[in-house]
Amino acid sequence: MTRVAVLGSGSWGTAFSIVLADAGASVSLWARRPELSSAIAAAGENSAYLPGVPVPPSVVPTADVAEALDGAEVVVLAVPAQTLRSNLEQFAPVLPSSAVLLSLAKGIELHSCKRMSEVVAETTGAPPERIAVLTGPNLAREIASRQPSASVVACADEEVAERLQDVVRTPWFRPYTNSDVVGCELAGAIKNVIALAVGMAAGMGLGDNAKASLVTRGLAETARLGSRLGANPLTFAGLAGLGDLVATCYSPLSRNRSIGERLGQGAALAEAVASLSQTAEGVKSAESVLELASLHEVDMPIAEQVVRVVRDGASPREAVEALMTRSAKPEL
Ligand SMILES: NC(=O)c1ccc[n+]([C@@H]2O[C@H](COP(=O)([O-])OP(=O)(O)OC[C@H]3O[C@@H](n4cnc5c(N)ncnc54)[C@H](O)[C@@H]3O)[C@@H](O)[C@H]2O)c1
Ligand SMILES: O=P(O)(O)OC[C@H](O)CO
Repeated sequence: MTRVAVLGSGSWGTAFSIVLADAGASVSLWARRPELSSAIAAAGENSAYLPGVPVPPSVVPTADVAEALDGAEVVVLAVPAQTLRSNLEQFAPVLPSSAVLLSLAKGIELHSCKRMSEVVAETTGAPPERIAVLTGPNLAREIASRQPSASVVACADEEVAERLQDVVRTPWFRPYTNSDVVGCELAGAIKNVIALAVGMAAGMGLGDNAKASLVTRGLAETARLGSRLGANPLTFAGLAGLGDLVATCYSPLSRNRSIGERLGQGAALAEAVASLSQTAEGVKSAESVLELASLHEVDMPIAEQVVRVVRDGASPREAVEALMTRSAKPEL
């Protein structure tokens, strides 16, 4: 039985601990706040993030990170992208030296513009064969309800990816392997930015043509940056790319899409973010994505307009106008 520590007891950390338990792993689930781990232990559910979803008794909640990590062969990182670095710096003294570190976060670090696997490598010194990423169309609430879903486990070392595939596979959660860590991480982070744009379009009452145009051109700009950074272009047509983009842009369960929708209806950013009280990575990653694109001289007009709205206070209507009046271009 594989011993797995899940660090982060939000929606995805909790839902993923259910996947792991169903797959037969022994799971400890760490929460930063002791009151949250006590509440999960007492109620047998995480009512703050996934009310009504039983957490199996084989998942052991704890607020003691050393206890969570004791003997862990796989460490799942389910904290927000912008706190991962400080979390890992805090965990470092008790991280098992041979454990595989599996990142679930879909974001790009602000200012450094680093992907999560780069943050993991920098803070822990782990080599690429000990760092992996799980991504794909995986809305936590659906996964926690054991609705069928496919996913991707990416690692530079294919044998490690295959081992993780076995550790997380259930009859309702189907992971594929991929060795393109760069492409998988970029796809996961950028789809949140595009979902903000699609949400804005929905909130403004724009039609399906507008939304489909944003999804398609959003994928084009994601692939353009990915190719420049050495990703496999085919990754963007797969689960990490198109799959997650569609799930996030069209699901009312997506936090990024929901925030975009509120912005499109005229809410201020602070109001839209406060109404959610959960992580919506695209709000901060939009800026990092745009900075990364600009460092590599890649044109990302949708990300640029999302930044104009969430950082600079432009209205969604001004953003649409700016996109529609750009100079004419070939599609490919
Ligand atoms: N929820 C989903 O459907 C889903 C699916 C796939 C990937 N993800 C990704 O997983 C990551 C985690 O998201 P989530 O959905 O679980 O978010 P969430 O908002 O539901 O939970 C985040 C958790 O992190 C904790 N947290 C906040 N600040 C922290 C800090 N400084 N140190 C440690 N913990 C802190 C919160 O208390 C909470 O328990 C994100 O990158 C997200 O994009 C989410
Ligand atoms: O709720 P969101 O917008 O963070 O999206 C959740 C997942 O990433 C969907 O795969």
